Order: sequence, then C-alpha cells, then structure tokens
Amino acid sequence: MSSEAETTSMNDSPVVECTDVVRTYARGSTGRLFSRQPGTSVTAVDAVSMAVQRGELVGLAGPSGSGKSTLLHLLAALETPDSGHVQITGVDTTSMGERGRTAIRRDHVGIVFQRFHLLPSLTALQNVALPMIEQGKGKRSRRRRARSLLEDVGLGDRLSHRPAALSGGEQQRVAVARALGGNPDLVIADEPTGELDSTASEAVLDLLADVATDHAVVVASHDPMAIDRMDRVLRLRDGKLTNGQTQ
Ligand SMILES: Nc1ncnc2c1ncn2[C@@H]1O[C@H](COP(=O)(O)OP(=O)(O)OP(=O)(O)O)[C@@H](O)[C@H]1O
Repeated sequence: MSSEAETTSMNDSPVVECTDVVRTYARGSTGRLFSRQPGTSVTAVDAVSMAVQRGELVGLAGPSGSGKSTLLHLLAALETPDSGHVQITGVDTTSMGERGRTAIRRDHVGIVFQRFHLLPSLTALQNVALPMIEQGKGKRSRRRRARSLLEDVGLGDRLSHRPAALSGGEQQRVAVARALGGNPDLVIADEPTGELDSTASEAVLDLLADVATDHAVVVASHDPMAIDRMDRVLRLRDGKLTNGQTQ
C-alpha cells in the first residue's frame, strides 16, 4: 500500500465503532418507577452495530427508554456490553478492566451531560482546567489551555464566573470546553439541549457542529431542533436500530 493510501485508510477508520452490542439490565435494579416486572430483565441495547468517523455529527433519536443513554455509555466506555465489541480509535475496550477503560476515556473521550455537572464552587476556568490534572498537565499549562478553550466557545469574558452566575447555555458551553480539555477524538453528549431554551440550544448546537469538524460527535436527544442539526440520525426503538443506517 502506498503511504498516501495508508494515510487515507487510517483517516477513514472510525473513531468509534460498535459491533452487535447487547446490554441487559435486571428490572428494578435502580428502583426505577416503571420497572413493571421486578426480577426480569430489560435489553436496553439489542444487537446494535454502528460507526462514527471524525468530522461527523451523529444523532441518536428515539422515544424515552429506547436505549439512547445506554448506547452512549457503551460508546464512551463508561459501561461494557454483555456481548459484542466497542472500539475507540481502533482499540477494543470490551475486554479491558476498569483501569484500562478509564485511561481510554481520559485520552480519547469527552463527555457532555444534560445538566452540565459543573462544580459550583469553582470558576468557569477552574471547571475546565480541573480534569486536565489527570492528564498530567502542569498548572500554568492547564490555565492557558482552559482560557483558550473558553475563548473558543465564546466565554473569554466569563473566566472567573462561577456556574450560578452563568446562564444555562453558558454553563453548557463551559461543559463543552471542559469535554475538549483532554483533546479527545470522540465527544459524547447526552441531551445537551435538554435544559436550554431555543436560543441557548442553537448556540450549543452551533458549537457542537463546529466541534464535529475535527472530532467524531455523537448526540443523544429528544429535541427535534437538535436532531435536525445532525449530519446523520440513528433511530432506536426497544434497544434496536430502526433505520438500519450504520455507517
Ligand atoms: N442502570 C440501569 N438499571 C436498570 N435499568 C436500566 C438502567 N439504565 C437503563 N435502564 C433501562 O434500560 C432501558 C433503556 O434506558 P435508556 O436510559 O438507555 O433509554 P433512553 O432512550 O436514554 O431514555 P430517555 O430518553 O428517557 O433518557 C430502559 O428500559 C431503562 O429503564
């Protein structure tokens, strides 16, 4: 293979890929309100295969309980499937122990949650800089990178604000900046606009679209405005992909 062909095929390999993943939970194991038959199990994700490349913004849509969050957690190596495989940057995470998966997440995955999960006592700058300690960055370099990321998300004038002094949309942009701190290949967002009004949602979706130019981004959402902005949408029902669109 010529070096140009090799480069092309490396660039074409998915950032994240799952093959025939299945994840089952015991019903009632979390005390969920709608655990209809305690003692039986629910297949939250049922034989799903999909792949996402760098440069793609991919949506996971489907009704409540269809398996979107569970699939996101599997893709992010937050959980392991009962069967099937998940590969992040070509590395199979399914046979790894907790320590290996933690390292994969630290080095390759950025996660954005619906409710931002910022630490209330820290400023925006400190919230973005904090996870970089795990990545072994020194204090000055953490602060420099956090400042630059916050400028990139349009919050260069909010560095010393604490979350309570920021709007929901601003908090979510801080959370996106924090997710990018470790220079991830994959960014996972679970209902990133779920707490936001439509103007703030637009700003967060613009930002995620921008992030997707050089990352793989997967967004689980009920929000039609968010789903409408995706390059590609995978629909789930009862844990299965219904549109069969895997690549
Ligand atoms: N930790 C858990 N323990 C037990 N059951 C779970 C657990 N996590 C998810 N489930 C069940 O798995 C199924 C899929 O849940 P999941 O949260 O992935 O769906 P979802 O599409 O993200 O739903 P929503 O849109 O309401 O967040 C549901 O039946 C849910 O009750």
